[in-house]
Amino acid sequence: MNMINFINNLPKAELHLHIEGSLEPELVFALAKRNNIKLKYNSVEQLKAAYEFDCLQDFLDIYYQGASVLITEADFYDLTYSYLQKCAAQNIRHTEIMFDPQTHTERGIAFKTVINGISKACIDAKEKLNISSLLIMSYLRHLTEEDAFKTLEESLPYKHLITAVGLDSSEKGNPPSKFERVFKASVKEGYIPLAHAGEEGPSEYIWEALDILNIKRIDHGNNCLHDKNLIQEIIKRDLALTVCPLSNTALQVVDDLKNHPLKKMMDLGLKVTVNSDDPAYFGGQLNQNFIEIQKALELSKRQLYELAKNSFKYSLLSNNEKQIYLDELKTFYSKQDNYANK
Ligand code: HPA
Ligand SMILES: [Zn+2]
Repeated sequence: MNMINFINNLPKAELHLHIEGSLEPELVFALAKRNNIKLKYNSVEQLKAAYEFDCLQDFLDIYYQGASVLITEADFYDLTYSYLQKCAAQNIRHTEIMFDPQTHTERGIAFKTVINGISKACIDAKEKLNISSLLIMSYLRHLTEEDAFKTLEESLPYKHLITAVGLDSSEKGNPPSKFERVFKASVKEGYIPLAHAGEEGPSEYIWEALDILNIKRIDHGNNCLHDKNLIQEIIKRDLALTVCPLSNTALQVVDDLKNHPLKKMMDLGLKVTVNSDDPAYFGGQLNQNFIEIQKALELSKRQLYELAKNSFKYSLLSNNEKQIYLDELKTFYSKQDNYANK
C-alpha cells in the first residue's frame, strides 16, 4: 500500500479540533445568506485570500469574524455534521471536539443553541457514520476568569453532554494561572481539565498548566522543548501533546514543516498525536496534516502507526472503548506487507 493510501486508511482519532475552525468559506457564505448577514467579503475567493497569518492573533481576529454567521441551532448542527462527514472520509473513528461558547454567547446566542446543535450532530454521526465523539468546552483566555465562571454556570444543565474543559485563544499575556479557580470549580463539576499551552507562550505556561490547572493533556506544547526538566515531567506524568503541524506553519510557530519538532518530540519519549486544529483556515484536514508531516520528516509507517495508537490511547474514552479502536488499528496494521520491520 502506498503511503497516501496507508494514511487515508489508517484508523485514527482527532484530539485537537476547534469546531468553529472547521467552518469552511463556502459554509460561511451559505450561512450568511440563510441568516441575512452582510459579509465584508464579496466572494469565497476574497475571503480565502484573507487567510494569511503572521501569528495566532492575526488568525483569531478572522476566526471570530467567521464564527459570527453561526446563529441558529441548525447552523451549529450543519457545521458539526459537515466536519463529521469529513471525519468519515478520512477514517477518523473518534473525535474530541472543542467548542468556544463565549464566542457565541458574547454575541447574544444562547448556550443552549450552541450545545444542542453540536451535540445533535454528534449523535447522528454515531448512528449514521459510526464515528464516536465527545465535547470539550473551551474558555477564552483573553476574557476574564469571571466570564469563564459564567460560562461554567451556563453549561451545568448540559453537563451530561460535555466531557472536558479547555483553554484557548490569545495565549501571550493570559497564563493558565489566571484561570486557577474556574478550573478547580470545573473539575469539581466532573469536567476533565485540558489547556492550550506553549504554542506561542513560554515553557513557564506549560508548567502552570501542569501544576496549577492539573491538565490531563497538553494542546500544542511545542515550547516544552526549551526546558529539559519540563520534558521529563511531561513524560513522568504520561501526558500527550496534541500537535498540529499545518497550524504551526500557518501561524508561524514553526517556519517550515521540515523543521517541525514532531519527530524530535517522539525521539525524546514524548507522547505525540497529530491534529488539524482549525482545518478550514490552515490548509488541510487531519489526513493532509499526516501526509505533509510524513513527507517533510520522512516518517515511517511504524511511526505513523505509533501516532495513530497515541490518538486512541490518549483520548478521553474509557479503557474498554479505547481497546476496541486499538484492536481495529492493530488489525489494519498487521495486514500491511511491511508489518514488524517498518
Ligand atoms: O490554535 C489555536 N490556539 C489558540 N486558540 C485557538 N482557537 C482556535 N484555534 C486556536
Ligand atoms: Zn487549538
